[in-house]
Amino acid sequence: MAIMPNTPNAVAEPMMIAVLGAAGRMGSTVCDAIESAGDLVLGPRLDVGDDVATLADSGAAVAVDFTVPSATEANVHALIDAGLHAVVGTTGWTEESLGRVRTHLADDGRGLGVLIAPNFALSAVLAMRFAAQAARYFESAEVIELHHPNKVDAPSGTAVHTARAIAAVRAQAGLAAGPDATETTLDGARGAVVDGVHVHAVRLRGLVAHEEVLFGNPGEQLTIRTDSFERSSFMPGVLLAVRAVAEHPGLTVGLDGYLDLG
Ligand SMILES: NC(=O)C1=CN([C@@H]2O[C@H](COP(=O)(O)OP(=O)(O)OC[C@H]3O[C@@H](n4cnc5c(N)ncnc54)[C@H](OP(=O)(O)O)[C@@H]3O)[C@@H](O)[C@H]2O)C=CC1
Ligand SMILES: O=C(O)C1=N[C@H](C(=O)O)C[C@H](O)C1
Repeated sequence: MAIMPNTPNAVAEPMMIAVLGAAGRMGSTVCDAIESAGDLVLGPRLDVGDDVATLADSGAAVAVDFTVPSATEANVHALIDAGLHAVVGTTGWTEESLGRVRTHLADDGRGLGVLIAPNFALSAVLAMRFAAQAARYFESAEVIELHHPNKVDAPSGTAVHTARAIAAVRAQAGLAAGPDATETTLDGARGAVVDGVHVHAVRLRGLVAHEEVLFGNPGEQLTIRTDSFERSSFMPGVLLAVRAVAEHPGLTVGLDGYLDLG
């Protein structure tokens, strides 16, 4: 029996997904995850030197970008021009570069969706949410991120996102800067300062992706920790985003924007 489209027996076409940075650690894991998903089909795999504009006629509806901070913004603009929704895990985004993507999507007017998420692991998404919830209640807050030594950026995108969220909550609550009597210091000893929050980066063989958020008050501390021991931890979030991005026109920052976390 022939199965006609738009009849109760119609079988949905699997959605084709392109991958940018497909030969990388994350890109190759994403390709495997897409190939294992029954409702998705792996489309073009792009890497350095490949032209994103070719995706316009490829049949791909969504592209996933796990490339490098220096390339990801140009990739996203090219994907919008090519008419694809984008799911982006690459780090290095600033308020300015996010603003340019927002403007491009609005000017484009086709209702495309772009998700830029610093971390797709559920434990990390929850850690960021819990850190933001805790931030108003503590005098001190610092972030330590710990990663594999092949990572090219520091501090991690997750740590920057966490610190910015903590800082925003502290500012809203009218909290002063955390207590710190340091007068003399070696360069870098107190870490990077993101919106007033100190962020420390560890690079160590054997690690994958980890973060601790430390909060302190007189006589008490709270530690929130997330550990990704394998890149498979990011895949449920990436696949959820790939399936949902077309339903979220415009720019969304953070996977929590697609989740019902209350
Ligand atoms: N959001 C999340 O949950 C996660 C985010 N990340 C982030 O994802 C990014 C990639 O991480 P990872 O996979 O470990 O890095 P890799 O270096 O393993 O992979 C990056 C890949 O992108 C390629 N590449 C570089 N420039 C371009 C370009 N212009 N167009 C297409 N491909 C390009 C690289 O090629 P070549 O090697 O030849 O330069 C490489 O194959 C990082 O920013 C990382 O922080 C990582 C894990 C989780
Ligand atoms: O490079 C990585 O590995 C990771 N990058 C992201 C980041 O910088 O936050 C996400 C995760 O920490 C792994």
